[in-house]
Amino acid sequence: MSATLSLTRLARHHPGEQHPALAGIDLEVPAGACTAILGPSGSGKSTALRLIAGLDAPTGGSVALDGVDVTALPPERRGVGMVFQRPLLFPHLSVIDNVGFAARASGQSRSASRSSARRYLELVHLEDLADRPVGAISGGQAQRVALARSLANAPRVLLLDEPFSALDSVLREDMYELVREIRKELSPTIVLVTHDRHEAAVLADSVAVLIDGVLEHHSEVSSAYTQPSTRAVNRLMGGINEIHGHLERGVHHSDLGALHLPPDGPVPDDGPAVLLIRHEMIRIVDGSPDLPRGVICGARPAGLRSIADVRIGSVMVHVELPTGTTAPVGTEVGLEIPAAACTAVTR
Ligand SMILES: Nc1ncnc2c1ncn2[C@@H]1O[C@H](COP(=O)(O)OP(=O)(O)OP(=O)(O)O)[C@@H](O)[C@H]1O
Repeated sequence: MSATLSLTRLARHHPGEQHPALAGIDLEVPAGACTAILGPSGSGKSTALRLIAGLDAPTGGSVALDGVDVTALPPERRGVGMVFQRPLLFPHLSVIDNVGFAARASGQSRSASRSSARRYLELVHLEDLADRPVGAISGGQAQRVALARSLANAPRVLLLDEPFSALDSVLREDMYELVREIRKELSPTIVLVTHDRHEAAVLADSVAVLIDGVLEHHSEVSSAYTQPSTRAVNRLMGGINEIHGHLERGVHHSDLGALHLPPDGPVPDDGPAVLLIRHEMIRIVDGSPDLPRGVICGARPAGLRSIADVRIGSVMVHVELPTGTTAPVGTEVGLEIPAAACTAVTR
């Protein structure tokens, strides 16, 4: 049974350190939902997971499951499971006995623990390897065993600490599919720590961004792309357009002209503000004198597509071009910039 996870002003300040590893964060993950914690190295992601799991004690704040404070409970009494970057399996046990380990340790017979473990091995599509020693399986399979072992404890919250980062990209996509199946089948509440916005986008319902121990952003995935709270969040979400200017009553003024912010989005106070524009949502067009006009001064490949650099006055706008289109340097073009591609931030 999954639980709603609530972190309230959760903090960890290591003795002797100038800055806290986690500076008092508030975060709620509804029962059955998946939140990805994204952030640069050292931003406090693993610290947050360790505090939720009870592997480390906070210096402030609390962790609650379904409204019940579990901050003082030891890890084994929280109903929280954790999967790490490395599978950390018991090397002397077979695949199925790794998965059934907790049941066996709690006093179940070998056959009872194996029969419940088999269900979880089926869930991760490893039933055929049940009797193999774990030394004779691949890294991807070992990570599936670690996932099955964690699920076999019926966690109310499942914590995934960069569990796929050591796998190659094909295996990683397989694991994403597996996590989607597990969510459909068991609906655990999941907190996934990752460096990878693609991973966050394909697996999670919401994205929480930690920068230097501070939760700078939490929203559903699509708004993390289009309405990041700060420039640092924008960059982590792959945003490449930052236009300095001035905000006046929801309209941003710069060499790009006057651009309206979306009426349903956040609007900072009037004053200096940086306009963030998603490059994938800008269209290069020929006509319309009303649109901002500029000159293409460079282009670079980005997979199937390419990114064109368009200079308008003192401003450079980066635009993702549709597959198969080119942007000859020196061409004068207009830019169609939908309000939904824009947000303004003050830091
Ligand atoms: N035991 C400790 N004593 C002192 N400082 C610590 C300790 N553990 C972590 N830190 C510091 O806390 C900060 C956050 O570390 P944490 O491991 O949570 O970051 P992270 O975002 O998970 O990083 P990465 O992505 O590299 O794993 C870092 O500055 C780290 O050096």
